[in-house]
Amino acid sequence: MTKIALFGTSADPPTAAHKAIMLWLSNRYDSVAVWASNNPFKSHQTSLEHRHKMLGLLIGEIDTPSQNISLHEELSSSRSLETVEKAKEIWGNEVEFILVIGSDLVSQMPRWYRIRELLQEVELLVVPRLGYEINEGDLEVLKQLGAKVAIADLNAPAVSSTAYRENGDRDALTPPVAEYIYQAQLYACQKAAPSK
Ligand SMILES: Nc1ncnc2c1ncn2[C@@H]1O[C@H](COP(=O)(O)OP(=O)(O)OP(=O)(O)O)[C@@H](O)[C@H]1O
Ligand SMILES: O=C(O)c1ccc[n+]([C@@H]2O[C@H](COP(=O)([O-])O)[C@@H](O)[C@H]2O)c1
Repeated sequence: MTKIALFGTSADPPTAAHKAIMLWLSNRYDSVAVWASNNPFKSHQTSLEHRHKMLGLLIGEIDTPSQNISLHEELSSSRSLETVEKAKEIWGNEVEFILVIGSDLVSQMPRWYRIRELLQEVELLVVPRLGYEINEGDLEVLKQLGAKVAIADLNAPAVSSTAYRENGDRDALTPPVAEYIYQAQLYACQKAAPSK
């Protein structure tokens, strides 16, 4: 059966870690669908329109033979269950959806919108994240809610959007995204020209 990886991100801004995750997924799944969305547990600094543009640039940097990563703005929702309903409208029911999350979200996920229904619709793939060890107890809670969980064997760079927003961590960004931020004058505290 066709396997479609679903990877949603706040993308505020999208980072080198998101790029590494997308590349890894593209080598393992038939298609990788990516979108930017709001997260009901966070506030965001930049419009969804800018975040989608930056995500598009990041995807454009990834050179995969299969060219199977695509931006799907229409999947954007703060509720992943609604995203999956939209994905079913696009790809139908005869595909497998793999919902991709970093390990920082494992303990929070039981509080997501209609989580039992969501976990019926997807398989979960957890990407390990430095500083967020995957806790067996947290995984067990998800399994009790119906999750089918796999862990990705991927070491994504230990960067975060927060580290860029709050401390200007340039390692978090790729050059095209840094250039976009500079040109659009986003993230007011980070207005220095990007390093080439
Ligand atoms: N360095 C990373 N390693 C593993 N997973 C990551 C990493 N960065 C982001 N992710 C995962 O990618 C998805 C989107 O991440 P998100 O856009 O929230 O990035 P973030 O850096 O955590 O942002 P913020 O710092 O604003 O919370 C989430 O599932 C998150 O857990
Ligand atoms: O469905 C929910 O209740 C829910 C709660 C929090 C986060 N999500 C989704 O999880 C994805 C990753 O969120 P984030 O903020 O870590 O990038 C993104 O697509 C969010 O919309 C979904």
